[in-house]
Amino acid sequence: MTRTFDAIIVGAGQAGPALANRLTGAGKTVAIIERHLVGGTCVNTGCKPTKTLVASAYAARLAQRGAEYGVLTGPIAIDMPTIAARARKVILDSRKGNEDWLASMPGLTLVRGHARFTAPRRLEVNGETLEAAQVFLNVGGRARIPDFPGVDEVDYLTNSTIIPLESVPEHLVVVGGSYIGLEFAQMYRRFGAKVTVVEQGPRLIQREDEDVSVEVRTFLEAEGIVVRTDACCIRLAQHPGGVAVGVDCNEGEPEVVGTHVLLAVGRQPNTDDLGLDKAGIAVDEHGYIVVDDTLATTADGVWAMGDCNGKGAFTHTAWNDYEIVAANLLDGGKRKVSERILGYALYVDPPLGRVGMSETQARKSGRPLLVSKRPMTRVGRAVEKGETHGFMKIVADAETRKILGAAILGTGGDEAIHGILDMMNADASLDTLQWAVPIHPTVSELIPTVVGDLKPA
Ligand SMILES: Cc1cc2nc3c(=O)[nH]c(=O)nc-3n(C[C@H](O)[C@H](O)[C@H](O)COP(=O)(O)OP(=O)(O)OC[C@H]3O[C@@H](n4cnc5c(N)ncnc54)[C@H](O)[C@@H]3O)c2cc1C
Ligand SMILES: NC(=O)c1ccc[n+]([C@@H]2O[C@H](COP(=O)([O-])OP(=O)(O)OC[C@H]3O[C@@H](n4cnc5c(N)ncnc54)[C@H](O)[C@@H]3O)[C@@H](O)[C@H]2O)c1
Repeated sequence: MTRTFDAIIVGAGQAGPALANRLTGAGKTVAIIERHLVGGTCVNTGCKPTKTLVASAYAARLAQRGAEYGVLTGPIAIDMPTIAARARKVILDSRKGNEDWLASMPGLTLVRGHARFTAPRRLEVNGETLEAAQVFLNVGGRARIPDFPGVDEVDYLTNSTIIPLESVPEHLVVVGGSYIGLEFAQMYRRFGAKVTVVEQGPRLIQREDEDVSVEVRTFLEAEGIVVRTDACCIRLAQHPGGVAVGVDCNEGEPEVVGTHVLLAVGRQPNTDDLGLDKAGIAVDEHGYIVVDDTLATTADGVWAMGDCNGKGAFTHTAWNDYEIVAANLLDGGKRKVSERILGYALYVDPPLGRVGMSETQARKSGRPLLVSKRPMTRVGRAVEKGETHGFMKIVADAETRKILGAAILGTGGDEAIHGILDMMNADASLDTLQWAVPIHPTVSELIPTVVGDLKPA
């Protein structure tokens, strides 16, 4: 049997449901196909549960530091089942919200199952054929599991399996020193685990400037996290004490034994079992769906949104992909993904808020630069809160007097960065800030000061 719709969406993650809402609102019949959990990665195994756990870890840290603030508590204990239950509630509430939203859309059919193309714009799900004039792929990604020697012989955790843990590992070894690895490393250290981060590169979060990597490493080590960089030939083996992780670093012990190992070495797009070859849809060498500036794939009438197109790896970039597709197809827009100014945050504590180019990227561009940096020890709000790790840094083009990028690594950095993100989106020059009156005491109030301190560099 074949069912025909105006549009088919594969994946009910971040972009799919929002696009379904717009398409059904325009009177179209739409099938949305989901093989696992509505809400996808962010809701079920990504942003939402991790930031809920990060909040518990922050509470633990504040409690541990209570005496510094003159707040005397009794012995601090971690109630992991309650922590896990908090995250579970956030997941379930959010998933239900998404399911209810889908159920409220007239003309929408939610099909549960794994979709695979059998021909252009024709997909098979559970033995049934669905076809449509327009197909939108929002299939996301999953944890990449490299073929480390021994990986099949040991139990390892990924972002999906670590979230429901109801006990604190004695010693968590985190392989991968970037977003996922560092957020879990710090949170579990705060829950009381011994934590070792093993990173193959010479420094943590290598996409960032070196001063950012160094500062993050400094405050993580200050909390007792052991960081092993330059790890090569990673191998895993069963050990009476848990799992032995061979690191072969240039210095230090050649092996780390942990009770648990988390693999956080990147993501892989869910495009390997989608029958893309049957539909003329090209992928790149990493499996990401090739798209143009409007997110159209190489096949007529097929678009790809979110993590699977390799243009972004965040919830807000997936959402923005939906906005671009909807604006162009339904509102007569001419929006392009290349116009997006990328911002993001890393939720270690204190967080890193980022927008635009790093200083390293700006230097590579060869333009004349202005750079300004201010330590958080000279930001009143940070001093008052007793959270003075980090710095604010702005990089601007000396000729156009426009901001090229910024990093706010410090308390409230994930929020304060939006002042700069908005300036960049407004295409405002440095001088625009001159007469703004920021609120005292905030981290953001120092942005005009940092701009005022910009010097040729
Ligand atoms: C631990 C972790 C923390 C994160 N934290 C943040 C954060 O703080 N901020 C942030 O911006 N981003 C964060 N991210 C990234 C964010 O979760 C993703 O960028 C976002 O979820 C991508 O959305 P998406 O719609 O592209 O894909 P997904 O949310 O992955 O959704 C894809 C959906 O498609 C379904 N699917 C796949 N293949 C098929 C098929 N063949 N048939 C049917 N259905 C299919 C899947 O089951 C899934 O539900 C985090 C990610 C992780 C792993
Ligand atoms: N705060 C956020 O917005 C947030 C949080 C978590 C995840 N995410 C998203 O999830 C994606 C995946 O995050 P991630 O941290 O898994 O991937 P990543 O690609 O950011 O980092 C992977 C890290 O693992 C290291 N690595 C790779 N192979 C290794 C090996 N063999 N041995 C040791 N180290 C190795 C890399 O050098 C790198 O530092 C990110 O791109 C991000 O967009 C976002």
